[in-house]
Amino acid sequence: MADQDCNAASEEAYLFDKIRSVSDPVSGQSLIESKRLMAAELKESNARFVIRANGLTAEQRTLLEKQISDLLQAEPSVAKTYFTFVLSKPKPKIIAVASGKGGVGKSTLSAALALLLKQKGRRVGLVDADIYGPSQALLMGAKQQSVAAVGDQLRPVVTADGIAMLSMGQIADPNQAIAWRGPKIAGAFNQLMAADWSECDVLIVDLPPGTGDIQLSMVREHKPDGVLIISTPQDMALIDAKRAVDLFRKTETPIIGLIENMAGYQCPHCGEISDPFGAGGAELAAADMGIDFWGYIPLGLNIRLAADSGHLGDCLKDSAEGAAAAFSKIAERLGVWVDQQG
Ligand SMILES: Nc1ncnc2c1ncn2[C@@H]1O[C@H](COP(=O)(O)OP(=O)(O)OP(=O)(O)O)[C@@H](O)[C@H]1O
Repeated sequence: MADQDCNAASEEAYLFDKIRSVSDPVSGQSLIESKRLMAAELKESNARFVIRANGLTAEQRTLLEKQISDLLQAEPSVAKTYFTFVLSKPKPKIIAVASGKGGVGKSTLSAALALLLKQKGRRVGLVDADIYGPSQALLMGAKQQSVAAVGDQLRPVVTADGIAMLSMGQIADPNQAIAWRGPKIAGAFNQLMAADWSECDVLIVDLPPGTGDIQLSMVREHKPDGVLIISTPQDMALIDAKRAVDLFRKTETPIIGLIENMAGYQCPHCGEISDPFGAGGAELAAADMGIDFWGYIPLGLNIRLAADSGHLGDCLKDSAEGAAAAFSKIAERLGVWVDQQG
């Protein structure tokens, strides 16, 4: 740290210490614990405080100014005290969608949840964190929408369904392989996450399969509020799903639940239901691991066709039965879960 930075840090620590006894009028915690006090500096005997104004009434602001000024009055190094109140941008609830294995329906589930939550009136963002194999631009019918930036910060694209989204599929040339090593991949992911998502209440993050660099960046740097795990019922997929659960448990990331996809297929000719990937495996695995089971999604030809043509939203509106109804039930439950997080 340069000398100048050292001085600024110690001045800030000095000021923080002097006003330690002042409580946040909203939470009752100290201003530092509640992160109400954002910054402080002492220059030429002028103390300046930057305070987060969210949730404060005009009277509470005045009271805070008075409490802090009174405490600093006796300090010989402080002649005047100044305050700046700023409104910090709200942060959406971050829901990661993960699986161990690829091809089990993680991107379809992420897109369906984004669309259904939006249809229920929420402000939804969607990050396609599958940097090597992005599919959300296709799923959301947003392949032609290019991404703009303000300075270094990317601006989410708003799809025809009203979802704010970012995907490498809108940034990289679709005919060129993305052959990056771990740190560069994590950097690209972090840039997607660092876009301005403050207009969203919920941010769905479609993770790539596995337990690699992006999953680690996700849990360490972006701390999702919860993760939904999806698997097909067969052992091969469930073994990898258990690895994903283990990673999220070790990093203390809340696991919302496990979903079984591609559970049962109804023959369009004779109506007979068959189970090409087995049935019930994910429910048993969820019970075994002590996590909530969030339901079955059957195979639906309409889902596959709508997803491939970027019309998943329309297909989900007709949600009386089959896969669309199953997605709808999960989205409903997720809405309740989000509200319970406060
Ligand atoms: N319930 C379902 N019914 C019919 N088709 C489905 C269903 N779920 C997913 N699919 C189809 O299965 C294929 C794989 O799904 P998807 O791309 O969502 O998987 P993924 O886990 O995200 O794969 P990857 O990790 O490789 O990106 C897609 O063609 C999708 O349309």
